Amino acid sequence: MARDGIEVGKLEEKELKLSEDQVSHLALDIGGSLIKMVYFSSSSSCSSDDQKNGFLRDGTSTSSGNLDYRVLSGRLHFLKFETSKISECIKFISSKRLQHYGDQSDDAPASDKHVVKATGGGAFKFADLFKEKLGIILDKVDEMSSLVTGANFLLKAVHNEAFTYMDGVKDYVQIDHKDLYPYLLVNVGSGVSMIKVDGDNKFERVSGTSVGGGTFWGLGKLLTKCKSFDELLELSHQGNNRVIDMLVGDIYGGTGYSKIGLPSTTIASSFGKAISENKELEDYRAEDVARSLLRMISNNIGQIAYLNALRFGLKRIFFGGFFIRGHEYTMDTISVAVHFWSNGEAKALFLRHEGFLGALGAFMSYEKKGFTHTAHQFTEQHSSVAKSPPFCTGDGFESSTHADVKDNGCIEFRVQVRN
Ligand SMILES: Nc1ncnc2c1ncn2[C@@H]1O[C@H](COP(=O)(O)OP(=O)(O)OP(=O)(O)O)[C@@H](O)[C@H]1O
Ligand SMILES: CC(C)(CO)[C@@H](O)C(=O)NCCC(=O)O
Repeated sequence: MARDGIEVGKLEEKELKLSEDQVSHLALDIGGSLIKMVYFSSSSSCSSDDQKNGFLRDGTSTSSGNLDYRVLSGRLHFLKFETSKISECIKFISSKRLQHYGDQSDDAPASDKHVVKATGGGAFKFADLFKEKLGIILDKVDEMSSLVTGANFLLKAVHNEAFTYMDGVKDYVQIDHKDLYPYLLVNVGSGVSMIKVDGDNKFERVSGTSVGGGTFWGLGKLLTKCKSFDELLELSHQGNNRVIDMLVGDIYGGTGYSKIGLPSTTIASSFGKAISENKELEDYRAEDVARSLLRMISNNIGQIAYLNALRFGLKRIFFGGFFIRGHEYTMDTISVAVHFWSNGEAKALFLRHEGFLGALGAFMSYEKKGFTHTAHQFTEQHSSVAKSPPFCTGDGFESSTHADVKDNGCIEFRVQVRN
């Protein structure tokens, strides 16, 4: 399945046509590499049926007989576009009339309907462009805060959101809401941010590294001539990193350095073999280069993440950002790095909606009558989440084995909205 952002846009089209008039609350995360878009479409807005069905059973107001809440059944839609092709994103928004879907609360002033929550550096960089082309005013939401809000929402509200991946085995992890904090959130976008999360809106960005997804894609493009990120990722599947990486065994004459715990197969120096071999770049297979590069960057991120977890005594490290792409080798390399350096004490966890944390966080920041409250209700009462929480194979979620996987990139749920 194509993973390109525009393809996802196309996949979503059908969905959008069906519910065009009920779309609301568009939010954007405009990053260095990708633009992420989230919007809500309500398939129905009801109270009595759902009340009968027990969906409001936990609502304090409703249980006292005073119907302060109504239930919105709907979907969160996820799309992404390459930032370098921002005009395609603008075209998409325009063709679907999404620019009218800022704050859709009944009591929001008309002017707010064109105010769209946006996070990421592009919310600053492209503010004028969005105003000029779409008449949208981007209401900037802090990037780190959005990442944390998005991650907390997913971890509390969405069943089977987090999983471990090691040695080809994927295990979903049930998160105990009362035992979620503290954790380290590592967002691997173009660059990498490492955030210690202590609660809702309680966080500190404790570290970061410029060696991230942009490095993999940028260097990979130069070294392999690949035309797309997916091509580079695909290529790495077929490669063998040992052709280019210098292993401990290469240095120690075939044996390991057991005294300090280094087997002969451990990479001593990424790309190190290129020093001694009298070869040009063209003499190496592009797939081997792609493999070494992916391994080098993933391993480095895993190691730095662990060191930061160690600094603060954190046992759980959640990795998000679109560099991950649910890609097995990437996740495996990160997991092995965390496992190795922590002697098995710390765990790398991945998120099914990995790249959408910031966009979800921006979405949650619609305040009037809205989704902050809704998200709260939703998380507090996630027993009322639609029975088949859902996901999302459309883009990056292919590795899911969930029985209710959908192919349109949506989360289905019911939310309570304050009247
Ligand atoms: N289709 C794609 N095109 C480009 N990069 C992709 C694609 N899919 C995944 N990636 C990877 O995802 C990274 C971007 O991830 P993400 O969208 O989370 O970050 P960002 O918001 O663009 O960056 P930052 O937060 O640093 O501004 C890219 O640098 C690349 O490694
Ligand atoms: C600059 C941001 C926050 C933009 O998303 C990101 O790309 C990042 O965290 N880069 C790493 C910067 C550093 O801490 O070295």
